[in-house]
Amino acid sequence: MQPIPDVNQRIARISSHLHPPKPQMEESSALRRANCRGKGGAPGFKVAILGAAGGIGQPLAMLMKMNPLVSILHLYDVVNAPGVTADISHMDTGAVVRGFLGQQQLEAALTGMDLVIIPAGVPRKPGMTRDDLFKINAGIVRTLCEGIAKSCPRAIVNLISNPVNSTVPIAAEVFKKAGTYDPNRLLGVTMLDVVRANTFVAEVLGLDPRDVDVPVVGGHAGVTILPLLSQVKPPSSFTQEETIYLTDRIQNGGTEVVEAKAGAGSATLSMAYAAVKFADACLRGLRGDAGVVECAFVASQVTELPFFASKVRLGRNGMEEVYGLGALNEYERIGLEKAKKELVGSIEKGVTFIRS
Ligand SMILES: NC(=O)C1=CN([C@@H]2O[C@H](COP(=O)(O)OP(=O)(O)OC[C@H]3O[C@@H](n4cnc5c(N)ncnc54)[C@H](O)[C@@H]3O)[C@@H](O)[C@H]2O)C=CC1
Ligand SMILES: O=C([O-])CC(=O)C(=O)O
Repeated sequence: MQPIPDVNQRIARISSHLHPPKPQMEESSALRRANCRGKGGAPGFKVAILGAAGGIGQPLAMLMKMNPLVSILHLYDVVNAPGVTADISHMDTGAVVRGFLGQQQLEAALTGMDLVIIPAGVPRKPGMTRDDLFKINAGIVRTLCEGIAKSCPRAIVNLISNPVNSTVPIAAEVFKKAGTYDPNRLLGVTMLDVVRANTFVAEVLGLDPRDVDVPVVGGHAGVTILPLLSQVKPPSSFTQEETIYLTDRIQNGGTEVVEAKAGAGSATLSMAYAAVKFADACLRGLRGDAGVVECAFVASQVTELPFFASKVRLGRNGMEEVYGLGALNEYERIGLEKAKKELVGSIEKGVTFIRS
Protein backbone atom coordinates (compact mmCIF):
# COMPACT_ATOMS: atom_id res chain seq x y z
CA MET A 1 0.00 0.00 0.00
CA GLN A 2 1.23 3.50 -0.86
CA PRO A 3 2.01 5.66 2.24
CA ILE A 4 -0.30 8.69 2.46
CA PRO A 5 1.91 11.80 2.09
CA ASP A 6 1.86 14.22 4.92
CA VAL A 7 -0.31 17.31 4.17
CA ASN A 8 2.66 19.67 4.38
CA GLN A 9 4.55 17.60 1.85
CA ARG A 10 1.55 17.70 -0.49
CA ILE A 11 1.22 21.46 -0.11
CA ALA A 12 4.94 21.88 -0.78
CA ARG A 13 4.65 19.73 -3.88
CA ILE A 14 1.63 21.64 -5.24
CA SER A 15 3.27 24.96 -4.46
CA SER A 16 6.44 23.93 -6.30
CA HIS A 17 4.33 23.37 -9.42
CA LEU A 18 2.71 26.78 -9.02
CA HIS A 19 6.01 28.50 -8.27
CA PRO A 20 8.72 26.50 -10.00
CA PRO A 21 12.25 27.35 -8.88
CA LYS A 22 13.88 30.15 -10.83
CA PRO A 23 15.73 28.40 -13.64
CA GLN A 24 19.11 29.90 -13.11
CA MET A 25 20.05 32.53 -10.66
CA GLU A 26 20.03 30.30 -7.52
CA GLU A 27 22.08 27.12 -7.78
CA SER A 28 19.90 24.16 -6.78
CA SER A 29 21.47 20.71 -6.50
CA ALA A 30 19.76 19.74 -9.76
CA LEU A 31 21.26 22.78 -11.40
CA ARG A 32 24.66 21.96 -9.94
CA ARG A 33 24.36 18.51 -11.51
CA ALA A 34 23.38 20.09 -14.83
CA ASN A 35 26.31 22.48 -14.67
CA CYS A 36 28.74 19.64 -13.93
CA ARG A 37 27.37 17.73 -16.88
CA GLY A 38 27.92 20.85 -18.99
CA LYS A 39 31.51 21.07 -17.85
CA GLY A 40 32.52 17.44 -17.85
CA GLY A 41 30.11 15.76 -20.23
CA ALA A 42 29.47 16.88 -23.76
CA PRO A 43 32.73 18.32 -25.06
CA GLY A 44 32.46 21.90 -26.11
CA PHE A 45 33.42 25.50 -25.59
CA LYS A 46 32.28 28.06 -23.04
CA VAL A 47 30.72 31.10 -24.67
CA ALA A 48 29.41 34.34 -23.14
CA ILE A 49 27.09 36.83 -24.84
CA LEU A 50 27.21 40.37 -23.39
CA GLY A 51 24.02 42.24 -24.28
CA ALA A 52 22.13 38.94 -24.55
CA ALA A 53 18.67 40.43 -23.90
CA GLY A 54 18.81 42.82 -26.87
CA GLY A 55 17.51 42.69 -30.41
CA ILE A 56 20.63 40.85 -31.60
CA GLY A 57 21.38 39.19 -28.27
CA GLN A 58 18.18 37.14 -28.04
CA PRO A 59 18.23 35.41 -31.44
CA LEU A 60 22.02 35.09 -31.10
CA ALA A 61 21.56 33.32 -27.75
CA MET A 62 18.98 31.02 -29.32
CA LEU A 63 21.24 30.12 -32.23
CA MET A 64 24.28 29.58 -29.98
CA LYS A 65 22.19 27.25 -27.78
CA MET A 66 21.67 25.20 -30.97
CA ASN A 67 25.41 25.10 -31.76
CA PRO A 68 26.84 21.65 -30.94
CA LEU A 69 30.30 23.15 -30.31
CA VAL A 70 28.98 25.03 -27.25
CA SER A 71 28.79 23.29 -23.86
CA ILE A 72 28.20 26.31 -21.60
CA LEU A 73 26.39 29.48 -22.64
CA HIS A 74 26.48 32.53 -20.35
CA LEU A 75 23.89 35.25 -21.03
CA TYR A 76 24.73 38.65 -19.55
CA ASP A 77 22.79 41.90 -19.76
CA VAL A 78 21.89 44.87 -17.58
CA VAL A 79 18.17 44.10 -18.08
CA ASN A 80 15.98 41.01 -18.58
CA ALA A 81 18.77 38.41 -18.50
CA PRO A 82 16.78 36.06 -16.20
CA GLY A 83 13.79 36.03 -18.57
CA VAL A 84 15.83 35.32 -21.68
CA THR A 85 17.82 32.67 -19.79
CA ALA A 86 14.70 30.90 -18.50
CA ASP A 87 13.26 30.86 -22.01
CA ILE A 88 16.39 29.64 -23.83
CA SER A 89 17.24 27.10 -21.10
CA HIS A 90 14.15 25.05 -22.04
CA MET A 91 15.56 24.22 -25.48
CA ASP A 92 16.53 20.54 -25.52
CA THR A 93 20.03 21.02 -26.92
CA GLY A 94 23.36 20.18 -25.28
CA ALA A 95 24.56 23.57 -24.02
CA VAL A 96 23.90 24.47 -20.37
CA VAL A 97 22.62 28.06 -20.09
CA ARG A 98 23.26 30.43 -17.19
CA GLY A 99 22.03 34.01 -16.80
CA PHE A 100 23.80 37.03 -15.29
CA LEU A 101 22.18 40.37 -14.52
CA GLY A 102 23.97 43.66 -13.95
CA GLN A 103 27.52 44.81 -13.46
CA GLN A 104 28.03 42.97 -10.17
CA GLN A 105 27.59 39.66 -12.03
CA LEU A 106 29.90 40.53 -14.95
CA GLU A 107 32.89 38.77 -13.41
CA ALA A 108 30.94 35.54 -12.86
CA ALA A 109 29.56 35.77 -16.39
CA LEU A 110 33.05 35.98 -17.88
CA THR A 111 35.18 33.68 -15.74
CA GLY A 112 36.43 30.67 -17.71
CA MET A 113 35.01 31.72 -21.08
CA ASP A 114 36.68 30.65 -24.35
CA LEU A 115 34.71 33.06 -26.55
CA VAL A 116 32.96 36.32 -25.66
CA ILE A 117 30.49 37.85 -28.15
CA ILE A 118 29.54 41.50 -27.57
CA PRO A 119 26.33 42.90 -29.09
CA ALA A 120 25.76 45.33 -26.14
CA GLY A 121 24.93 48.94 -26.89
CA VAL A 122 22.43 51.22 -28.56
CA PRO A 123 21.40 50.79 -32.21
CA ARG A 124 20.81 53.48 -34.87
CA LYS A 125 17.59 55.28 -35.69
CA PRO A 126 16.86 56.75 -39.16
CA GLY A 127 19.08 59.72 -39.95
CA MET A 128 21.91 58.60 -37.66
CA THR A 129 25.35 57.33 -38.67
CA ARG A 130 27.07 54.52 -36.80
CA ASP A 131 29.49 57.13 -35.46
CA ASP A 132 26.54 58.86 -33.72
CA LEU A 133 26.47 55.80 -31.41
CA PHE A 134 30.04 56.40 -30.24
CA LYS A 135 29.07 58.57 -27.25
CA ILE A 136 27.10 55.81 -25.52
CA ASN A 137 28.64 52.63 -26.91
CA ALA A 138 32.29 53.60 -26.35
CA GLY A 139 31.77 53.61 -22.58
CA ILE A 140 29.80 50.34 -22.64
CA VAL A 141 32.54 48.59 -24.64
CA ARG A 142 35.23 49.96 -22.33
CA THR A 143 33.49 48.60 -19.21
CA LEU A 144 32.86 45.19 -20.75
CA CYS A 145 36.44 44.89 -22.03
CA GLU A 146 37.80 45.83 -18.60
CA GLY A 147 35.77 42.88 -17.31
CA ILE A 148 37.23 40.59 -19.97
CA ALA A 149 40.79 41.71 -19.17
CA LYS A 150 40.16 40.83 -15.52
CA SER A 151 38.16 37.61 -15.78
CA CYS A 152 38.99 35.86 -19.08
CA PRO A 153 42.01 37.59 -20.65
CA ARG A 154 42.69 34.64 -22.99
CA ALA A 155 39.17 34.54 -24.45
CA ILE A 156 38.55 35.26 -28.13
CA VAL A 157 36.44 38.44 -28.39
CA ASN A 158 33.89 38.97 -31.20
CA LEU A 159 32.96 42.65 -31.08
CA ILE A 160 29.65 43.60 -32.73
CA SER A 161 28.79 46.91 -30.97
CA ASN A 162 28.94 49.93 -33.29
CA PRO A 163 30.80 51.87 -34.47
CA VAL A 164 32.99 48.78 -35.00
CA ASN A 165 35.66 50.95 -36.71
CA SER A 166 36.15 52.68 -33.32
CA THR A 167 35.05 50.07 -30.76
CA VAL A 168 37.73 47.58 -31.85
CA PRO A 169 40.52 50.16 -31.27
CA ILE A 170 38.85 50.98 -27.92
CA ALA A 171 38.94 47.31 -26.90
CA ALA A 172 42.58 47.03 -27.98
CA GLU A 173 43.54 50.05 -25.88
CA VAL A 174 41.70 48.71 -22.81
CA PHE A 175 43.50 45.37 -23.14
CA LYS A 176 46.86 47.11 -23.66
CA LYS A 177 46.30 49.17 -20.53
CA ALA A 178 45.52 46.00 -18.59
CA GLY A 179 48.58 44.22 -20.06
CA THR A 180 46.44 41.47 -21.62
CA TYR A 181 46.30 42.55 -25.29
CA ASP A 182 46.65 39.78 -27.84
CA PRO A 183 45.76 41.17 -31.28
CA ASN A 184 44.98 37.66 -32.52
CA ARG A 185 42.12 37.34 -30.05
CA LEU A 186 40.25 40.56 -30.85
CA LEU A 187 37.99 40.41 -33.90
CA GLY A 188 35.54 43.08 -35.07
CA VAL A 189 32.53 41.35 -36.63
CA THR A 190 32.01 42.42 -40.26
CA MET A 191 30.37 39.15 -41.27
CA LEU A 192 27.02 40.83 -41.98
CA ASP A 193 28.65 42.77 -44.82
CA VAL A 194 29.80 39.47 -46.33
CA VAL A 195 26.38 37.85 -45.77
CA ARG A 196 24.68 40.80 -47.50
CA ALA A 197 27.23 40.84 -50.32
CA ASN A 198 26.73 37.11 -50.96
CA THR A 199 22.95 37.62 -51.04
CA PHE A 200 22.89 40.67 -53.32
CA VAL A 201 25.55 39.32 -55.71
CA ALA A 202 23.75 35.96 -55.93
CA GLU A 203 20.56 37.83 -56.86
CA VAL A 204 22.31 39.62 -59.73
CA LEU A 205 24.05 36.45 -60.95
CA GLY A 206 20.95 34.27 -60.57
CA LEU A 207 22.79 31.87 -58.22
CA ASP A 208 22.11 30.31 -54.82
CA PRO A 209 23.70 32.65 -52.21
CA ARG A 210 25.25 29.60 -50.53
CA ASP A 211 27.39 29.08 -53.64
CA VAL A 212 28.70 32.67 -53.68
CA ASP A 213 31.66 34.09 -51.77
CA VAL A 214 32.36 37.83 -51.82
CA PRO A 215 35.35 39.20 -49.88
CA VAL A 216 34.45 42.47 -48.13
CA VAL A 217 37.39 44.47 -46.76
CA GLY A 218 38.05 47.84 -45.08
CA GLY A 219 35.72 48.49 -42.16
CA HIS A 220 32.08 48.48 -41.11
CA ALA A 221 30.50 51.84 -42.02
CA GLY A 222 29.49 53.41 -45.34
CA VAL A 223 32.39 53.83 -47.75
CA THR A 224 34.73 51.86 -45.47
CA ILE A 225 32.74 48.73 -46.46
CA LEU A 226 34.57 47.68 -49.63
CA PRO A 227 33.28 44.62 -51.50
CA LEU A 228 35.87 43.15 -53.86
CA LEU A 229 33.60 42.16 -56.74
CA SER A 230 36.61 41.33 -58.92
CA GLN A 231 37.37 38.45 -56.51
CA VAL A 232 33.88 36.93 -56.30
CA LYS A 233 33.69 33.15 -56.31
CA PRO A 234 32.63 31.62 -58.61
CA PRO A 235 34.59 33.94 -60.93
CA SER A 236 32.09 36.40 -62.41
CA SER A 237 32.13 39.63 -64.31
CA PHE A 238 29.86 42.60 -63.71
CA THR A 239 28.89 45.57 -65.88
CA GLN A 240 29.83 49.01 -64.60
CA GLU A 241 26.16 49.55 -63.74
CA GLU A 242 25.99 46.29 -61.74
CA THR A 243 29.24 47.14 -59.93
CA ILE A 244 27.93 50.56 -58.86
CA TYR A 245 24.54 49.13 -57.81
CA LEU A 246 26.06 46.26 -55.80
CA THR A 247 28.74 48.34 -54.10
CA ASP A 248 26.20 50.96 -53.07
CA ARG A 249 23.68 48.38 -51.81
CA ILE A 250 26.31 46.48 -49.78
CA GLN A 251 27.70 49.71 -48.29
CA ASN A 252 24.22 50.89 -47.32
CA GLY A 253 22.66 47.56 -46.31
CA GLY A 254 22.54 48.62 -42.65
CA THR A 255 20.81 51.89 -43.50
CA GLU A 256 18.31 50.01 -45.68
CA VAL A 257 17.24 48.02 -42.58
CA VAL A 258 17.32 51.04 -40.24
CA GLU A 259 14.96 52.92 -42.58
CA ALA A 260 12.64 49.93 -43.06
CA LYS A 261 12.41 49.48 -39.27
CA ALA A 262 11.52 53.21 -39.05
CA GLY A 263 12.81 53.92 -35.54
CA ALA A 264 12.52 50.39 -34.12
CA GLY A 265 16.25 49.68 -34.38
CA SER A 266 18.68 48.20 -36.89
CA ALA A 267 19.47 44.74 -38.25
CA THR A 268 19.02 42.14 -35.52
CA LEU A 269 17.98 38.83 -37.12
CA SER A 270 20.41 38.86 -40.06
CA MET A 271 23.06 40.10 -37.61
CA ALA A 272 22.41 37.25 -35.20
CA TYR A 273 22.70 34.85 -38.15
CA ALA A 274 25.97 36.49 -39.24
CA ALA A 275 27.33 36.57 -35.66
CA VAL A 276 26.68 32.84 -35.24
CA LYS A 277 28.28 32.08 -38.59
CA PHE A 278 31.37 33.99 -37.45
CA ALA A 279 31.39 32.59 -33.87
CA ASP A 280 31.06 29.08 -35.26
CA ALA A 281 34.11 29.73 -37.47
CA CYS A 282 36.05 30.92 -34.39
CA LEU A 283 35.04 27.79 -32.45
CA ARG A 284 35.99 25.49 -35.35
CA GLY A 285 39.35 27.27 -35.42
CA LEU A 286 39.77 26.80 -31.66
CA ARG A 287 38.95 23.10 -32.11
CA GLY A 288 41.84 22.87 -34.58
CA ASP A 289 39.98 22.62 -37.89
CA ALA A 290 42.17 23.56 -40.85
CA GLY A 291 41.38 26.21 -43.48
CA VAL A 292 38.83 28.29 -41.53
CA VAL A 293 38.88 31.67 -43.31
CA GLU A 294 36.47 34.59 -42.80
CA CYS A 295 36.57 38.40 -43.11
CA ALA A 296 36.98 40.43 -39.89
CA PHE A 297 38.13 43.88 -38.72
CA VAL A 298 41.44 43.20 -36.98
CA ALA A 299 44.87 44.56 -36.11
CA SER A 300 46.55 44.47 -39.47
CA GLN A 301 49.58 45.32 -41.56
CA VAL A 302 47.76 44.89 -44.86
CA THR A 303 47.61 48.69 -45.24
CA GLU A 304 49.32 51.52 -43.37
CA LEU A 305 46.35 51.63 -40.93
CA PRO A 306 46.63 49.76 -37.59
CA PHE A 307 43.23 48.07 -38.09
CA PHE A 308 41.62 46.86 -41.29
CA ALA A 309 39.09 44.23 -42.34
CA SER A 310 40.25 41.48 -44.65
CA LYS A 311 40.21 37.71 -44.85
CA VAL A 312 41.81 36.06 -41.83
CA ARG A 313 42.55 32.44 -40.99
CA LEU A 314 41.18 31.29 -37.65
CA GLY A 315 42.89 28.65 -35.56
CA ARG A 316 43.65 27.43 -32.04
CA ASN A 317 44.96 30.88 -31.05
CA GLY A 318 42.27 32.98 -32.67
CA MET A 319 43.46 34.79 -35.77
CA GLU A 320 46.54 33.00 -37.10
CA GLU A 321 47.03 34.75 -40.44
CA VAL A 322 45.85 37.98 -42.05
CA TYR A 323 45.52 37.77 -45.83
CA GLY A 324 46.41 40.63 -48.16
CA LEU A 325 43.90 42.25 -50.48
CA GLY A 326 44.97 40.53 -53.71
CA ALA A 327 44.79 42.28 -57.06
CA LEU A 328 42.29 45.17 -57.11
CA ASN A 329 40.75 46.77 -60.20
CA GLU A 330 40.68 50.53 -60.73
CA TYR A 331 37.20 50.94 -59.17
CA GLU A 332 38.31 49.05 -56.06
CA ARG A 333 41.58 51.00 -55.79
CA ILE A 334 39.61 54.27 -55.71
CA GLY A 335 37.21 52.72 -53.15
CA LEU A 336 40.17 51.65 -51.02
CA GLU A 337 41.53 55.20 -50.85
CA LYS A 338 38.10 56.53 -49.77
CA ALA A 339 37.77 53.77 -47.18
CA LYS A 340 41.19 54.47 -45.67
CA LYS A 341 40.52 58.20 -45.49
CA GLU A 342 37.44 57.64 -43.33
CA LEU A 343 38.85 54.74 -41.33
CA VAL A 344 41.89 56.63 -40.09
CA GLY A 345 39.70 59.13 -38.19
CA SER A 346 37.42 56.45 -36.70
CA ILE A 347 40.39 54.44 -35.44
CA GLU A 348 42.03 57.53 -33.98
CA LYS A 349 38.78 58.48 -32.22
CA GLY A 350 38.65 55.10 -30.48
CA VAL A 351 42.30 55.19 -29.43
CA THR A 352 41.99 58.76 -28.09
CA PHE A 353 38.88 57.84 -26.08
CA ILE A 354 40.98 55.52 -23.89
CA ARG A 355 44.35 57.30 -23.98
CA SER A 356 43.15 60.81 -23.14
N1 LIG B 1 28.70 44.73 -36.36
C1 LIG B 1 27.57 44.71 -37.04
O1 LIG B 1 27.55 44.27 -38.20
C2 LIG B 1 26.31 45.18 -36.43
C3 LIG B 1 26.33 45.85 -35.23
N2 LIG B 1 25.16 46.27 -34.64
C4 LIG B 1 25.27 46.97 -33.36
O2 LIG B 1 24.99 46.06 -32.29
C5 LIG B 1 24.56 46.81 -31.15
C6 LIG B 1 23.33 46.19 -30.51
O3 LIG B 1 22.22 46.27 -31.39
P1 LIG B 1 20.77 45.72 -30.92
O4 LIG B 1 20.88 44.38 -30.32
O5 LIG B 1 19.87 45.94 -32.07
O6 LIG B 1 20.41 46.77 -29.77
P2 LIG B 1 19.39 46.60 -28.55
O7 LIG B 1 19.20 47.93 -27.94
O8 LIG B 1 18.19 45.84 -29.01
O9 LIG B 1 20.17 45.64 -27.54
C7 LIG B 1 21.32 46.05 -26.89
C8 LIG B 1 21.40 45.33 -25.56
O10 LIG B 1 22.58 45.77 -24.90
C9 LIG B 1 22.28 45.88 -23.53
N3 LIG B 1 23.24 46.73 -22.84
C10 LIG B 1 23.30 48.08 -22.77
N4 LIG B 1 24.31 48.45 -21.99
C11 LIG B 1 24.91 47.32 -21.54
C12 LIG B 1 26.01 47.05 -20.70
N5 LIG B 1 26.71 48.03 -20.12
N6 LIG B 1 26.33 45.76 -20.48
C13 LIG B 1 25.63 44.76 -21.05
N7 LIG B 1 24.58 44.95 -21.86
C14 LIG B 1 24.23 46.22 -22.10
C15 LIG B 1 20.87 46.44 -23.50
O11 LIG B 1 20.27 46.22 -22.23
C16 LIG B 1 20.22 45.65 -24.61
O12 LIG B 1 19.63 44.47 -24.14
C17 LIG B 1 24.36 48.24 -31.65
O13 LIG B 1 25.47 49.02 -31.31
C18 LIG B 1 24.28 48.08 -33.16
O14 LIG B 1 24.62 49.25 -33.84
C19 LIG B 1 23.95 46.00 -35.20
C20 LIG B 1 23.87 45.32 -36.40
C21 LIG B 1 25.04 44.91 -37.13
O1 LIG C 1 23.42 49.81 -39.71
C1 LIG C 1 23.48 49.70 -38.47
O2 LIG C 1 23.39 50.63 -37.67
C2 LIG C 1 23.68 48.34 -37.92
C3 LIG C 1 24.76 47.70 -38.66
O3 LIG C 1 25.93 47.88 -38.39
C4 LIG C 1 24.41 46.96 -39.88
O4 LIG C 1 23.24 46.58 -40.08
O5 LIG C 1 25.32 46.71 -40.68
